[in-house]
Amino acid sequence: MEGRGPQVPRGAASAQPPPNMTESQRFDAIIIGSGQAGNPLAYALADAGRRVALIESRHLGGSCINYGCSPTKALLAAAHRAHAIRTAGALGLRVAAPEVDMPAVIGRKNRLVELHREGIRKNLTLEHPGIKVLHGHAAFVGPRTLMLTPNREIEAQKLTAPLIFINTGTVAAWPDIEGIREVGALTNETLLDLAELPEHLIILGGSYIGVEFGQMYRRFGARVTIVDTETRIMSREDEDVQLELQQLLEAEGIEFVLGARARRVSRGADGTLTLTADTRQGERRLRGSHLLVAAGRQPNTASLGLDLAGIDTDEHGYIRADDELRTGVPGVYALGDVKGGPQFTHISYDDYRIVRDRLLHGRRRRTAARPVPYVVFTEPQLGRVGLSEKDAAAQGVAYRVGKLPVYHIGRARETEAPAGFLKVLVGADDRLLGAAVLSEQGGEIMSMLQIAMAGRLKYQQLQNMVLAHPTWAEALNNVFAKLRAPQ
Ligand SMILES: Cc1cc2nc3c(=O)[nH]c(=O)nc-3n(C[C@H](O)[C@H](O)[C@H](O)COP(=O)(O)OP(=O)(O)OC[C@H]3O[C@@H](n4cnc5c(N)ncnc54)[C@H](O)[C@@H]3O)c2cc1C
Ligand SMILES: NC(=O)c1ccc[n+]([C@@H]2O[C@H](COP(=O)([O-])OP(=O)(O)OC[C@H]3O[C@@H](n4cnc5c(N)ncnc54)[C@H](O)[C@@H]3O)[C@@H](O)[C@H]2O)c1
Repeated sequence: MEGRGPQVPRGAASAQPPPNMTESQRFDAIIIGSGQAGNPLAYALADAGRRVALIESRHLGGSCINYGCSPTKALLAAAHRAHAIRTAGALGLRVAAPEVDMPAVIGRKNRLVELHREGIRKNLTLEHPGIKVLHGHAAFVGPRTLMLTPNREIEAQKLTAPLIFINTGTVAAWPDIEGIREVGALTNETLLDLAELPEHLIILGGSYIGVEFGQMYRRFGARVTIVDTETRIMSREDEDVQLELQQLLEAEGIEFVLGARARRVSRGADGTLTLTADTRQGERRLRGSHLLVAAGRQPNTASLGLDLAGIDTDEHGYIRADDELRTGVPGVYALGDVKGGPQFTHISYDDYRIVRDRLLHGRRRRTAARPVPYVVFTEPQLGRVGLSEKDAAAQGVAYRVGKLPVYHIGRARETEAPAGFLKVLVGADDRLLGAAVLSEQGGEIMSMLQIAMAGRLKYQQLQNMVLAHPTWAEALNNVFAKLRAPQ
């Protein structure tokens, strides 16, 4: 694989520009998509003296900033605070029930998104004169040539570069359900701008997006029903994690209709939506006011002209790239969600690091060797890293498992946050294989375990480490006392 992509020196352009192209349309590198890999890569290449074009068809910052991580976590913060106020009685406080002002909640979220977008705009344009930001849709017309159709009424133009980086991300996938396109169903993008509180939100899909939005809207005061074709939510997780999270959400009043195949959606004259689904108990008709489609993603590759460049995709349209992110076409790389695999901001960002190190620092690293931590930002959070029990069994890895209910942690009792459990998997060499932390601060606790894994600590070192009292971290002393063979 060595040398599949050119490592182009500063200012050099190996591809011959097509006839009739001016010098200004040639760049050292072109990045398609202002996502979590595209922006930092543009900064790094420009800092190294390269002439870079960054093409974005919508908002700078991509999904995470505009329709994903940041806006959802901003709204979740409001929802979780509303819940904390509602449940403050448990700590001996008498407070009035919170009134959720949806336009104000959405307005705060919008201001945060604007702030992020503006920061990226300034960084790309003012602070990096070597980057030319072009607003429009890019599509390949040859292996290293793109046609840019600008958003404004100016002529399309051809751009060429010896290095092209595809960071075009994904959008919500629409399941094949009769009527779904006609009833005004919402996606993560449109729900984020809804300035009214749904009376009853039906959510198709009980995974990351479904559970985060589900708990958010329940805590804002909507009735919420989550429908999934699988018989358990969060299908990648171990069964104990799935069931505990489902029970916690049910305790807040969220209804689940699982193992359900939705067939049809319609909207009545009074505006009520009806979702008809086949379940094990027979046909169910769910009536609601709003429908959110959170049933997976599809890559933004259909209109990229990949066939004209000879770039391969899999059967779902994701770009095939090797574990150094090279497509089959020399000089063309695919980064972030568009290449398939785990879809997280930190993974896309690490894709940037892999490409940067290879092209600018001559250092090679592969996607296969990296950890894939993630956090589901429900309350309690689910922090995950390394192997689950399911993974260990599938890979034939021997392990012991330790499980500690959160209510055993002093901090949890003091702060009235006793829900969930910590689960750790330990290998034959006494080192951590993975962890699932369903707990208040679950993401932070998981990250401590991830650092211990990276440092190759043995579990006894964590079990006997002096940790400050009373912190959530003290759970790391106690969970390993529970180690046993898996059942
Ligand atoms: C609701 C939601 C919540 C999420 N929450 C989290 C979270 O908490 N933590 C986490 O780690 N991940 C989260 N994710 C996932 C995360 O947003 C993505 O993994 C991350 O944004 C990586 O995206 P990317 O770099 O692949 O590209 P993106 O950020 O998707 O950017 C791609 C860009 O390319 C542009 N583009 C596409 N086609 C073209 C074209 N032909 N020409 C020009 N431009 C084009 C698009 O307009 C877009 O701006 C969430 C996702 C969603 C939907
Ligand atoms: N906190 C986070 O890190 C975070 C938050 C949100 C999203 N994300 C990322 O976004 C990506 C997309 O998330 P997602 O939850 O949309 O997708 P997903 O692929 O994780 O889950 C889709 C769910 O929809 C269900 N489904 C599919 N078709 C259905 C149908 N017709 N009817 C009912 N259910 C159906 C599936 O069984 C599955 O449970 C994830 O891969 C994740 O990495 C991350």
